[in-house]
This record gives sequence, C-alpha cells and structure tokens, in this order.
Amino acid sequence: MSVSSLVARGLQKTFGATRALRGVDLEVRSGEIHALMGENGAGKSTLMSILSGAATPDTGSMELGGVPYRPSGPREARQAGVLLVHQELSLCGHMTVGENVMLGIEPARYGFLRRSEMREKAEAALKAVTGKEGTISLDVRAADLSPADRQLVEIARALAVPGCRILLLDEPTSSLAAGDVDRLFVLLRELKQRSLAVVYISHFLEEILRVCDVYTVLRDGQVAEKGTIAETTAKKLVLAMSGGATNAGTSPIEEAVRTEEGVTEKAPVLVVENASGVKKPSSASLTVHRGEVVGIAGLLGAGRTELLRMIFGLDPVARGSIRVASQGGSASPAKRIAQGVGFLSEDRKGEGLLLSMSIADNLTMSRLSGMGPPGFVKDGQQRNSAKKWTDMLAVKMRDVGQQVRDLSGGNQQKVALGRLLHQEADLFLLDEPTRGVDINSKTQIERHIRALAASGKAVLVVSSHLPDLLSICDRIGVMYRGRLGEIRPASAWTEHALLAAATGAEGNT
Ligand SMILES: Nc1ncnc2c1ncn2[C@@H]1O[C@H](COP(=O)(O)OP(=O)(O)OP(=O)(O)O)[C@@H](O)[C@H]1O
Repeated sequence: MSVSSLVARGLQKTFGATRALRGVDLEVRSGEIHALMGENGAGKSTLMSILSGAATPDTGSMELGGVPYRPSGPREARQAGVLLVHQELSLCGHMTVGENVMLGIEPARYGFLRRSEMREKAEAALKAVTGKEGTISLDVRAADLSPADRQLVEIARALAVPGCRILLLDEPTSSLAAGDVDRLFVLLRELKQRSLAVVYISHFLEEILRVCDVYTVLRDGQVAEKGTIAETTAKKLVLAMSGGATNAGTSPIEEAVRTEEGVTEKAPVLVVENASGVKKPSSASLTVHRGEVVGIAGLLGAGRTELLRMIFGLDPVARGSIRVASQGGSASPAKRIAQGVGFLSEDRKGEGLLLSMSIADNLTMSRLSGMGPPGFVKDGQQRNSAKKWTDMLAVKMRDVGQQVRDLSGGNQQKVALGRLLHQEADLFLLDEPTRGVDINSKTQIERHIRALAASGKAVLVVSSHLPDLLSICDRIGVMYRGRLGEIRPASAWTEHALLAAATGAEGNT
C-alpha cells in the first residue's frame, strides 16, 4: 500500500504583484504517479520549485516521510531524495554526458575520482532511461545533444542520485518522440515498483490518463480539483483546468486572419530538391505550396530540426537545392527573412526569445514599421500591437511591459510564436510550435496554423505529437535516419503508419 511521502500544506508564493500560489495543499505518496495539471501560468512550476528547494514559500509547511521538510536549496532537497527534472533543462553544456550525469555525486577515494566506477554508474543510469546501452554516448558534450537527448540525460542524472525517492518531472515528454515516451512510461512503472513517488506535469491528457494514478489540478494558484485517474475523464479534467471556459466557437485568432478569397492557384513557395546537410538530413525533397500545411514526422534525431534549420539558412546545404519564392542560391537567415520566411526554433531560450526584454519588445522586434514616424517606435503603438497578440494567444501576464523571463514556460512559447506571426511571413517553418502549451491554447494555435494556410500562407511544421500532425496538416512526410520519405496526403496516413515509417518498419529504408 502506498504511504504519504511528501505532504505540503497551505503553500503561498508571490512574485511582485503576481500571486503564483494561493494556499496549495498536496499529498504525494510513494509508489504513485501523481499528475499535476493546469493551464499555462496556473502555478505548477512554482510548486515544483518549492518542493525541490529552488524556491521558498512565503507561507505554508511541508513534511517528507513524516518529518518537517524545509530545504534551504536544491542541494539539500537532493540530499533528502527529492529530485527535479526541469522543463527548461539545466545541463552544463561544456561538460560531457557522463560528467553531467555524475555531477555532485562523483565516486572518489582518498580525494581521487574513481573514473571507471563513474563511467559504470553513468552508463547504468542512462541505460535505465534509454533502454539500451550506448544510445547516448557518455563522451559527447551536453551542448551538442538534441533537446530530446538532453531531457533523457537530465532524468538519468536524477535517478543516479543515491536515495532518490521523489522524482519531480516537469513536462518530461515535451521534447520526446513517441518511442521515447513509451520507454519513459516503462521506466516510470519500474520506479513505481521500487516505491518511488513521481510528480508528473504534462499538458498531454492522453499521457496522464495512461500513466498516472492520481491528479491535482491547479487553477490560478489554487487547487481546483483532485482525485484518482480511474474516476475521471479527459473532459472533466479539461473543465477543471479551465474553470468551465471552453474554446468552442470561432477563435479570435481565426477572425483576425483574413481569409484570402479564391486561393485557387497553389503556387509553390518552397521547393527542396535532393538536399542534404553536412551531417543531416542525408536526403530531402519536398514542395510546400501557398495555402497548405505540410508536416514532418519522425523520431528524435531523425533530422527534422536540421532540415528546418537548413531551409532557414542556419546550417549549410551540402548538396541539392533549396528555392524559396523561386529564388535559389546560398542563403543566410537574414536573406530568408527578407524572402518572407519565419522560423520558430524548438530551442526557444537559446534561439527564440530575449528573456531580459519585455513581452512587447519580443513580440514586435521582427517588424517595428508602422509603429511611429520612420526610425522611431511609439511606445503606445508598440504596446497596442503587442496586446493584440497576447490577447489572441491568451498569454497569462500582468502587462506587456513585463520581462519575458518572468512568464511561465508555456506563456514564453506563446510569445515566441506570436513574434513570428507578427513578422507576417509567407512561409512559416515551425519546429514543435505547441510544445509546453496548455490544451486550450494548443487548440487555438492549431486553428491559427490552419487559418494561416487559409489566408494563402505556406506552413512547414515539425511535431513529435502525431495526432497533432494528422489534425492540422494537408500532407505529411516522415524522416527516418536523415532521409525524408514520400510526402503523402494526411488522409493517407494513420498514427500507426506514421510510427511504422518513423521506425523504419515501413519501406522507408
Ligand atoms: N520568477 C518569477 N517572477 C515573476 N513572476 C513569476 C516568476 N515565476 C513565475 N511567475 C508567475 O507565476 C505564475 C505561475 O507560473 P508557473 O511557472 O508556476 O506556471 P505553470 O503552471 O508552471 O505554467 P506552464 O504550464 O506555462 O509552465 C505565472 O503568472 C508566472 O508569470
């Protein structure tokens, strides 16, 4: 039988004028996977920060294993066996995977590092997460890993800590492909058997229904509902998160995008012919026309992100050709932007947002024209313009003058997407556009992507979430080991067929 492991009572936390937590109770039991749910900005990450010692509550108390628990920092929480795997990853980029996994718990004797023991332990922790030895090399620098691999290394790092008894996972699957999600779930069930307690934040309802035992829904910093997964449904959970608000009817986003009448001529906007990059992709051919959404599926590391980066001019084209709006030749991101291409990176902090700048600056920096006399930006006009996007994308914030770094993860993602929409591109390259975004906002964003196509724009979208691709794309192609397979109408694919192609099980080799 499961026993209470970590109990929190009456937690409150305020950031300036924002009341992030307003008296939250939580009871986490060993041998249980506890879903922590809520819309973007509901207070989930703040609660995780308090549990993991990264933040102290203004008021409230906690107990761990029946004794008072007041960690003075993450180190103390770690020593007590409470480990957080961040939504925003925190590996040391210049260190190797092995060094990162063992950071702070390096085995030593008489002051000397025991390197072979260190490798063995790091390898064992990685194997537990990836399922196979050698999937991720111990000697690669963390900076050179894909976000998905970084996520797996982060989890391995938490599990390598001796005495780990509470694992806090903040959106662990947001950068994982389907196969890795399955592997993670196998691991979570193993951890349950070992009587660990897991707190699991995710915006994917199907994952929560599949793997979690109990749930707590936060809304506006308070517990809105809690219970067992067996006794609830997806619909009830969505209602609890939104407080009854649904996104039925026309979205404001759809209303704002002018549908171009009679886009009958489907001119190609992007033509990629037998193109390959220095390492990946090894071969890709595709055409994206005005008025259509083309999706790219594939497993992590298949080369999807590299394909988008190459099209945008961030990575060189080794062979073949890429033409945007009928113009070929070599390209830089600046040239692509001038050609009307907008790129949403999967790495929103590294490449997407300027965190110390305001929401208004971030949203409007790609197109400041029309916000005042030439060479000047009128504050009021810039704010109004930014406000239009934050309203449309339902960004939870105090004010558009607020720094982006103060927003919750999902709201930062909305700002990154809003900036691209403000740029008014003709061709949108979107890498994981709804990662970390709550379910209601996700539906809005997906509708917006469809509305962009209806207004004559071309969209190329990469997503690890196959149902999303099937619902928003006109045509889909699958990448397998760097090679892009045939682009087929979405109606010709099923989730199963996409997965089969992504794993090489269907003539894609
Ligand atoms: N360091 C900070 N400074 C100011 N405000 C903050 C800070 N951290 C969080 N907040 C605010 O606290 C509220 C709760 O944020 P939190 O990150 O806990 O939400 P969340 O439920 O984890 O959202 P998401 O699903 O987007 O990750 C938000 O309004 C956010 O803007």
